[in-house]
This record gives sequence, structure tokens and C-alpha cells, in this order.
Amino acid sequence: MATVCEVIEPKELEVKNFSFYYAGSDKLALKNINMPIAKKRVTALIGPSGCGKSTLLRSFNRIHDLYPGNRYEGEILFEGRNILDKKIDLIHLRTQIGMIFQKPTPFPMSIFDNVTYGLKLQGIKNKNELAGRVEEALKGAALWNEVKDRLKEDAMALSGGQQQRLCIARAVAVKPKVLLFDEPTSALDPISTQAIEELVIELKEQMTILIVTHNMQQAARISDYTAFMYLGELIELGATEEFFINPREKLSEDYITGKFG
Ligand SMILES: Nc1ncnc2c1ncn2[C@@H]1O[C@H](COP(=O)(O)OP(=O)(O)OP(=O)(O)O)[C@@H](O)[C@H]1O
Repeated sequence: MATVCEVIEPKELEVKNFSFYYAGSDKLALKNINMPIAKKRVTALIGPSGCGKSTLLRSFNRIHDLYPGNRYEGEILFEGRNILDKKIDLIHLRTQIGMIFQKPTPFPMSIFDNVTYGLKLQGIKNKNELAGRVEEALKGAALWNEVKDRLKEDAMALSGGQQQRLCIARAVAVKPKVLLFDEPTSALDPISTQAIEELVIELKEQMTILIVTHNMQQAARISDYTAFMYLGELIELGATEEFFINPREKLSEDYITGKFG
């Protein structure tokens, strides 16, 4: 049984008895996860390679459904509904629960068109409205000052750190309730990393954030809650300061003190 702390109410998401198998594998990638996610807080998922962090993160916006044969059971509650329900509208779900990947994934089009991409899918066509939303999103992603005079330029010409902030702007533009970050700084230099970390802390005023990170210092710097996973299980969820100073589980302690990696 995992040690799971109380989280500040209200909860944004609640994982209940969630287990996951990849297609063609009879090995459980996630084993009966039970975990609350506090609203408008940052929750970091940490643990050694292959422990299931990304698998869990990707479950929150049903990316696994893009690949046939993946199987899962249990519930993930969001706004009173189980998002694992087959009847859930996945396009709507993915605008409410957005995702930022390890490598920046701008589309091969202009900066402006990258940010308006999701807005146009939502049916917003008015030019003034689009321009206003682009400015708002780029400001929200701390990129506006760097790109405001070159919105028509190709997004691929931006630096890696700028591309990652553009992807955050694209996700933020549709006003999601939750943002999922899968090791968003592992391909970035220290200055870009710091910019993204500061951004995550600012974004939590408006949305709930889950972040997978290999970097324990990063989890300690930016998260309110830390979830430690091992071999597909949640071992401990704790308030971050408490977790790093006084972990309740021996496995957590061994991991954060570097006894295994
Ligand atoms: N597409 C896949 N098909 C089959 N098994 C997979 C697939 N992706 C991941 N796995 C397995 O599921 C388990 C969990 O992997 P996952 O990528 O979620 O771990 P992780 O903690 O995010 O690792 P890392 O830190 O290395 O990214 C591992 O045993 C992995 O080998």
C-alpha cells in the first residue's frame, strides 16, 4: 500500500484503482494506482527510469488510445466524470487537459499560426479575437516580448527554449484546466530550464500542473506535491517539502538519498 498524504482541497483529478497494460504485453505497467491531484498546484512525478511516470501522465489525456491494444482499468475522475469512460469526447478532453512533451513540438508554420491552431479548431475565426488570444497566450508563456515583432516568422527558427515556450503558449491558448509536462526541460540549456520552471510556478495560479521529471532538484524547486513511483506502483505521495525532508517510505528515502537511481 502506498503512503498518500492528504492534499489541499479541492482536488482536480482523482486516480482510483488504475492499472495499465501496453498492447502485446502481459506485464502491468501501472499497478492499482490511487492518487489525488490538488487543483491549481504542481504535482511532480519522480522515480527511476521505467517506473511508469510517463505512462501515468499520458493516461490523463488518453494519449494511449492513439495506439490500439493498450488496456487499462480503474477510474480517473475529472469534474465529476470518469475520463476513462469510452463515451468521453477525446478532442474536448485534450483541450481541457493539455500536454507538453520532452522535445519541443512546434508545427512547421508561423509563430502566430502555431498559437491559433487549437483556437481555430474551437471555431474561433474573428481576426481581432485571434490576435488578442495570441498575445494573451504568448504573454502567459513568457514569450511575447521576444516574438511580438515576428509573429509571421517560421516557428522552427526559434531556439529550443523558445520553441518549448511556444508549445506552452499553444497549449495555454485554449485555456486548459490541467497541463501535463513530460520532462519539459531535459532537452534544454540551464537558462531555458530556469525560464520554464518560473513559468510553471506562474501557470499554477490558473491551472493544475503535473510534471514528470528525472531531476529531483527540479521537483523540489517547483512542485507542491511529489509522487514517487517504483516498478509501476505509487510508493508515496507527499507534500514536497515534507517528502524530501521526511519521507515516510524506506524506498522513497533510499531513492532521494541516492541509494539507487
Ligand atoms: N509503448 C510501449 N510498449 C510496451 N511497453 C512500454 C511502452 N512504453 C513503455 N513501456 C514500459 O512500461 C513501463 C513504464 O514505462 P514509462 O515510460 O512509463 O516509465 P518512465 O518512468 O516514464 O521512464 P523514463 O523515466 O525512462 O521515461 C516500462 O517497463 C516500459 O518498458
